[in-house]
Parts: sequence; C-alpha cells; structure tokens
Amino acid sequence: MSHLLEKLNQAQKQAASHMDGPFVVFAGAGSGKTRIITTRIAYLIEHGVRPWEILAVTFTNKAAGEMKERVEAICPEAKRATITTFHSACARWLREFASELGFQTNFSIYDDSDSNKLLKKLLKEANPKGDIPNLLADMKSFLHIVKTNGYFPSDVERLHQEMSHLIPIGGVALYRRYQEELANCNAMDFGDLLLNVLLLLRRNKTVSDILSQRFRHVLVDEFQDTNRTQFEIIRRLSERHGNLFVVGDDDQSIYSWRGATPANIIDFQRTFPGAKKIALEQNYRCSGNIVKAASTMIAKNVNRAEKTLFTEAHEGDSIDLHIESDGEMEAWWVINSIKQERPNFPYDDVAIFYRTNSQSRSLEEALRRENIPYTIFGSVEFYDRMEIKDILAYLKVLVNPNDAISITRIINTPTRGIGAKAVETIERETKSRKLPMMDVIRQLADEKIPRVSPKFRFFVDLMDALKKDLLGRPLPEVIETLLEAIEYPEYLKKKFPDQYIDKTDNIHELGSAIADFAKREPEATLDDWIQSITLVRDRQDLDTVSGVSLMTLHMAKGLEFRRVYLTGIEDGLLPHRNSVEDNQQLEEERRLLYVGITRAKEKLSLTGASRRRTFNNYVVNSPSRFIAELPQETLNVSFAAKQVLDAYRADDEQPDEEYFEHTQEEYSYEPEPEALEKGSSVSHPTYGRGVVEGFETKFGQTKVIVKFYDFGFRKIKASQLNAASSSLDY
Ligand SMILES: Nc1ncnc2c1ncn2[C@@H]1O[C@H](COP(=O)(O)OP(=O)(O)OP(=O)(O)O)[C@@H](O)[C@H]1O
Ligand SMILES: [Mg+2]
Repeated sequence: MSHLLEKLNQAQKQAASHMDGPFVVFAGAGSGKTRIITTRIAYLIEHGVRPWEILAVTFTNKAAGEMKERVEAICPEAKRATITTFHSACARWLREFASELGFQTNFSIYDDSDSNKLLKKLLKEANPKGDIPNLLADMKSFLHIVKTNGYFPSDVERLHQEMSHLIPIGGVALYRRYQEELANCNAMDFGDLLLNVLLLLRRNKTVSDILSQRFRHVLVDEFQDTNRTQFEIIRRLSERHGNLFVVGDDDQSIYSWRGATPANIIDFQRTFPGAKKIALEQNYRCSGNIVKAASTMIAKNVNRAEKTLFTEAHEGDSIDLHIESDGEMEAWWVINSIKQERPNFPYDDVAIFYRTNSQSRSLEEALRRENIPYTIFGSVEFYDRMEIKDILAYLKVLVNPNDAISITRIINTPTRGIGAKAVETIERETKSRKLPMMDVIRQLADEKIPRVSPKFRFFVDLMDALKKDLLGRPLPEVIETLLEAIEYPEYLKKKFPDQYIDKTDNIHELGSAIADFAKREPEATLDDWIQSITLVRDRQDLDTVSGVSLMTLHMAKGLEFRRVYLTGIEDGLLPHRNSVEDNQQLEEERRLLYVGITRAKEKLSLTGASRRRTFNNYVVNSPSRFIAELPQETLNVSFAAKQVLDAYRADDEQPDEEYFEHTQEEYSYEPEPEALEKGSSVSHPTYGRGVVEGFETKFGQTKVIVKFYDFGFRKIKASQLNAASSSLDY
C-alpha cells in the first residue's frame, strides 16, 4: 500500500484511495476531511493521474493556500495541480476565454464599492426622484440572489416563475442595464466571475468541452457552503467522467446568507446516483473538553443530520469563560492572557476570533499598546483606503482604458480643474456616442469646447505618457514612477496635511506588496498583479504573516490554532442581533459558534463584555444564550462572569433590572467615591501609575476604572489607590 495512506485511519484511507466515480465525505469538525483531500491529491498523482488534470477548490484564499502547502509538502509534483478558490479559478478561465463572452482579456474586476457606484448611477437614471439608498439595497440583494443562483438577465421567464416575489420593481430591466454597462467598461463584478463561467459551460460548447476535458478529477472542500452557481459549475466540469469528490459538514454551513445551500451535500447521493458516501467520527484536532462542548451545543440545532464526534484525546484544559465590563476591558483581558501564556503558546500559535469586523479595533489597539505582533486576516480595509484606491484606479485605467468607474475616480484626482459638470458631460457623451469613455474624452479634447477641452487634453496626454512609461517597466518601479508623474505626494500634503504621513506609509506598503509579488512571480504583468490583489484583498499579502492571528469567525472556517480566544460571546453579537428573530438564522449562529470552538486544538477562552461602545453610546448586551448550552463541567467560569450569569439566572424574566440598571440611553458612570475624578493621576502598589478613566458601580460597590501605563485597564477599589502628585502626560 502507498505510504501516503499510513497516516490515515481506515475510513479515511478508503476515501483517499477511491479512484473513479462520485464520492462524498460527510463528517464533523476536525475529523480529517481536509487531510483526506490533500492526501488524495498526492495519491492520485502517485497512481498516474497527471497533476494538471486535478482541480481542487475551496472558499478562502487562506484555506486554499494552506491546502496547497500541505499537498506540496507530501508531493512536490502537485505544484502543477490547480488548487485554489472558486473565484480565482474562474477568473483564470475567464481571462482565457474572455473573447467568447465579448470581453477583452484585460477586463477589470469590480469590487463592491466600484459596483455600488455603477448601480447608483443607473438607479438615478431610472428613478430621478427615487429613494436611492433604499433602492440600492433592494437591488443589491436581488443581484446577489440572481447571480448566486445562476440566473442571467435573459432568464426573465424563469426568474418570474421561480422568484417573482424577490424581484424589485424594474429589477430585471435594471439587471440587464447593469450587465450592459459592465460590459461597456470591460469589467465584471465578483458575482460575474462565477456566473460568466457558468454561462460558458451552459451555452458555449467549445469552451465547455475544453474545460470539462481539462480536469479528470474535481475535488471540493467545505462543500456545504457551495451556492447553486458554484454547484452547477462543479457538476458540469465533472459531468463527463463523474470523478467528483466532495467533503463537508452541514454543521459548519455558515454562508446561507450568501446563497449557500447545505442541501447540496445532504442530497449528494440523490443528485449523483451511485455516489459512495462515508462518515468520519473521530476528531483528531481538539482536546476532550472542546469536542464535548462543541458537540453538545450543536446538537441543539433541529435542522441537522445526526452525527457522532468523539476523541481519544485527553480532556485537557477547561474552557475559560470571561465576562468583562466593556469591550476595552475584554480586549485588555485577552491581550494580557496572551502575554502571560507566551511561554506555552508562542504568538504564532494564537488566534483571536470575533463576529463582526468592527470588534477588531479595540483588540488591535491593545495589541499595539503592548507591542505584540499580529496579522488581521481577510481585512478588506487596506484596499478600501482612499489613497490606495486612487493609485489602483490609475493602474486599472492604464491596463483597461474602458474602465469608466476608475476613470471618473482619477480624472480630477489630483485636482485638475475638471469639475462635476465636466464629468457629467463625459458620462452623457459616453452614453450617446456608444464608445469607450477614454475615446470620448479624447474626442472632447479635440472638439475645442472652451475651457474644458484643454483640461481633457492634459488628462489624455498624461494617461498616454504614463502608459508608455509604466507598462514596460519592472513592476517594483511602477508605483514610485506613477506617484512622481501625477504629483500625488504633493496633492496629499496639500489636501490632507494631518494624515499625510499615514497615507504615504500606506502607499509605501502597497509598493512593497508589488515588489514582493514581482519576486514571487517574476513573469507576471501589471495586469496579473491587479487581478491578484482584487481577488485576494487580504492583508496577509502585505505583511509577512506572523504573530497573533485575528479574524472573523467566518474567516476561521477550516483553520486550526493551538490557542483560541473567541470574543464577543454576547446576545447581540453571537447570536447577532439581526438573527435572533428567526429560528433558521439562529441555528446558523449556533453553527458559527461551533466552527469557532472547534478551531482550538489545546485551549479555548470565550470572552464577552457587558457593554460595548458604539460611537458615543454604550450598547448593553446580555451574555450569549449559547453559554447555557455548553456542558458546565467543561467550563471554568471566572468570578466576574459567574456574577453576571447568576444575576441573569436569578431574574430570568427581567434581567435588565437586576443587573443592568442602565439602559443604553441613560447609562453614565456613577459619581466618584473620593476626591478622584476622570483624568486624575493615581498610583497603585502593584500596577504603578495610571489615569482615572471612569467609575462603575456594581452590587452597591463603586470601582474606579484606571488605565495604568504599564498594565492597561483595571478596575480597582478606590481605597487601594493613591492620588499621584504630578500628572504625567501619556
Ligand atoms: N488519522 C489521523 N491521525 C492523526 N491526525 C489526524 C488524522 N486525520 C486528521 N488529523 C489531524 O487532525 C486535524 C484536523 O484535520 P482536518 O483539518 O483535515 O479536519 P477537517 O475535517 O477538515 O476539519 P474542519 O471540518 O474543521 O475543516 C489536523 O491537524 C490533521 O492533521
Ligand atoms: Mg477542513
């Protein structure tokens, strides 16, 4: 037997060494599904399948990257297999077959903000007096539904039959207009990357023959999260040979809000008659307490396929439960614990999860304050910054001169006296002359319109010169040269004197990103780079990945860490306040918690806060209802958390009165007990110097909230503090 299979149990072996025909592995977290996929790829290659005939897809770039790494470690030839995300695979095929769809190979990929701009413009045209924000929201969710469910604008009849209740007024016509406009810009949005591949597979025999013959084996990880469009792509790609191998877990289906349907995995054998199926029951990832907590809690879901999950691992540490008084304190607690445990858990082995991106701010601040290295995964924020978008828009226009959205972004940035009126003229003329926007600007420049033509001429000449100068250059020089040519630093300095340094730093970071990319992919063009960052958009490509990992629970799927902090375990965040009314959605929140808990190999802490600052208000949250569903013997509840939970249990009916006397509106700190006031300098025998941040009264006792210079936030009894003589500036 192949030595590759040695590290698998009996059921895993059977799956990994299966040769032909459809196969599904349906099993709980940490049971080795991804290990089966990676072993199987190597096994297939060892048994004569050529690497380039293998396609393995998953959902996030990080998961795809890890899978690739794991396979290549056991089988170097696998470098030539396609192991990637759905979106990257599709983008690659679309570059290859763009002309079949009437696109040019250099098409732009529009991110959410680009496509919002385009949609807004079309909505305004169609409803000059309409409530645009509302219409936009309706239209966006409609577009999302149609694109993830495989409907094209030409499927009008099917649309009306199958989802008439979801179509906003004029929605289908607007869908068509939107797709036309994208085509005019030689651009596709994220949804189109998948939808257009499906279009080729459905309607273009040549391309569908080529693609379905290209791959002899198709493998999909996290199959429970495929939407209809992805499912049909996969089905068509594997139709000819039937070698479709999927693994998944319905308990980890967390993307139904994005159109994913776990039915794809549950009904697999019905869709593919003759498909083999195996279940795996042993978890190899987590310690005993973690497996027990996760499986007990997820069993509360009604809509799930019954599964067993056991482990032979020792029960290990208990799961910590901590509830702090507010979000800052929670962050402080987490970061302090990371520091203390460092000898056992080096920073690289630690992850912090949260439900929503906005929770990362206080965590980041605390990490920075303590000089702890960290990486945020899946943060789109960097590429959404104004200065980064400006620079990228220039590069996009150079590569694709039809990209109207990017042209309108840069035509007057830096300021060149081309105002809103002039831009309107360009847009109007682009529409009536039915030409690419850049060509129209060129014509208008020649038409001697007083005042504006010379400005258009300047812009056109500038872009021509840039094109000549930049496109031939080595990638690492591109950004610097561009900045100089358009005098961007001067513009930033003038317009944003206060943020000049930050913004310039960001641009430098972009410069190092392009240099890193050029080193990794020496053959790549500017177009390749733009495409790669549009698809990846994770910050890990900019910084070297090291230190503590921060990410949302959604992003954490499929990954594992020795030490995990799962923050925000509160009603309102987990379950999220938007999901508590609906049972289906509540079950999805429970699955999200299940995913989070099962990422931890050795040690897990659940943390929450009794209130959180949002803008200038505090939102008061009760502890997550899911806490009560965890087996108590697996938990180690901190003193403060116990008080909070007891207070809730004691007065289940009216928890707010017993414990949280303050509502969001009326919440304010209690009057101070001594001569201390906010801003006073104090000292403490253990913590040293600090500054009073506020006061808090609980159970009749007032405590002072102090931010210590060396220890961060602490709540201290006033009697333990001394007023410090001088006030240090900090
Ligand atoms: N037979 C085995 N013996 C020892 N360790 C194993 C075995 N199978 C898997 N593992 C290890 O268990 C951990 C979990 O495996 P893997 O990530 O493949 O699980 P998974 O089912 O894909 O989990 P998830 O549902 O979270 O994606 C990994 O560290 C893996 O290396
Ligand atoms: Mg996995």
